[in-house]
Amino acid sequence: MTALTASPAWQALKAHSRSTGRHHLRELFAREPERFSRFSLRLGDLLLDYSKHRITAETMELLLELARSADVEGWRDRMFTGSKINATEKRAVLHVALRNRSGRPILVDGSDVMPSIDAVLAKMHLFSEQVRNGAWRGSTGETITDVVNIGIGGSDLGPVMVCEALKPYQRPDLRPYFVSNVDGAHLTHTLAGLNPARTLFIVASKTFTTQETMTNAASARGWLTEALGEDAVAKHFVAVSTNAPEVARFGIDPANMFEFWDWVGGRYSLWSAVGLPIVLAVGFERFRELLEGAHEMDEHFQSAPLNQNMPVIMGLLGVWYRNFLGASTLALLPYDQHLSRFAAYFQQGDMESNGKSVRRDGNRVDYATGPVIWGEPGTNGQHAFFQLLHQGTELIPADFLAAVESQTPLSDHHDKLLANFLAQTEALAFGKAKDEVRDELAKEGLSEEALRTLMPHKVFEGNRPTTSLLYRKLTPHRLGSLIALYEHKIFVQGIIWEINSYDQWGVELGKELASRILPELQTDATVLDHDSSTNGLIKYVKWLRQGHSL
Ligand SMILES: O=P(O)(O)OC[C@H]1O[C@](O)(CO)[C@@H](O)[C@@H]1O
Repeated sequence: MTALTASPAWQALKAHSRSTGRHHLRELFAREPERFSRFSLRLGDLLLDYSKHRITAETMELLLELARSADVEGWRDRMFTGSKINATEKRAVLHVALRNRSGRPILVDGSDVMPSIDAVLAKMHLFSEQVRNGAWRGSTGETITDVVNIGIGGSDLGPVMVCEALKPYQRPDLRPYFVSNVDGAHLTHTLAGLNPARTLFIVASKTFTTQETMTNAASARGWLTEALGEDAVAKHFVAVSTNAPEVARFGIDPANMFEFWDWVGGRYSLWSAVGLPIVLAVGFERFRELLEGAHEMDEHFQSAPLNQNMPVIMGLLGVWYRNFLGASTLALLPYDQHLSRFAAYFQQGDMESNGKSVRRDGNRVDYATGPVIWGEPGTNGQHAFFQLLHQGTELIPADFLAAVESQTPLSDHHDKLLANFLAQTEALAFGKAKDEVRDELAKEGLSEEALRTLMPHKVFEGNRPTTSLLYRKLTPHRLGSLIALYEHKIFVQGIIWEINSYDQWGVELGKELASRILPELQTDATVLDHDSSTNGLIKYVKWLRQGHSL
């Protein structure tokens, strides 16, 4: 046993899970009519309702004890003050500095990082104004109408998700596009309708060495220079990176580089210059509001007592299901078409952060860590995978998110959307008991035999836990606070699991092997130095390429 699983807090939760964890939500609500007020929190117009979880006051007390014994508050303070909590990479973890609106300095290695953050923000502001008001011209003197961000993972998913979320704030005459996949189809289809003279490329890569991004960037450069010549690059390419020498080697003027720093993790970087496509799409003021919303959540996370702290509560609920009730996934279900990429974004945010099996001390965990994150917007999910949520054999906790006011009102669409949101969380929690089903079927006049056969299929066990996040409107401010909420939830869980949420060594092996296999694919020589499956697959690729037919 590790010290964590042997700890009194862990053991107490284990014992508790055998009793309370098995109680039905119907029973819990019947026993405690005031559950909603007891188990909900507010921050401005953001409401977090966690009453539809398999918890009691005692469960929460035990979970809070686990957080205290893991020293979540101490680690949180170390993160906010620039300690190198990413020990395997010897780096501070300071995405919170990027949205620090408090005026307080934040020190890394004794120097305040705020002046450089403010300088890059000022540069982004100026540049975005120039592009948006037409002062920045392409090489032929035309204004920019299309911005193509080339990046992948953290250098793509955040801006994609936020640009989609803030679509109502975008201007129709400056359109953002995103190319991430090294599959040539992505770049080809994106560029198909674009005019090189009016297109601006942002090459976003923390390292500026990522194969997919550099390949797409080189092809995009070829597309541009073929149409406009080499000199056009200066007016049509900018870079976002921590790696100035590589940016210069690619041929982008360092004056057109927007810097960020190694203490910004890729999947936490949308607040940095990686957010440039967002700034271009919605304007700097909206981006500032996004930062302010995140800062509001940062302040809440730092100052609210643990039992009223949204990220702490959400993190603990995740630990409860993952480690004590056996859930292995978490569904993120925004009832908001604008949040259609929210689950995809936090797939990286959560799974790259907490998909670890080695503890900070180098020993293996003897407990489960990060869950599989997945999801789609409602109501679409209802007509796809909700059957399994309602009646499948897996326990799948789910987060429901919705705005009370639509950004794009259309007759009674939004009421219908909200009605579905409310209905689903109610149905998942309380289900439909045998007696109810029997009464309904009896009213239909079914024979006793037919009734017996059909009844089990129509019963909804319920007891499926959900969190509801409701807010007035999906403004940039509210979006910022929601993203920060999930970031800090991931942090809390990483601390409890004693893992480093800020490295990602697990992605390296595949990259190494891909660069070894690439030249093997590009020669005719027979490849024999892999396992028989990989050798066989490589051979088959070559065989089909040589024009053999089946
Ligand atoms: O911004 P970069 O350096 O191109 O990296 C892109 C992504 O690749 C990863 O390193 C994973 O392969 C992510 O952590 C990162 O967000």
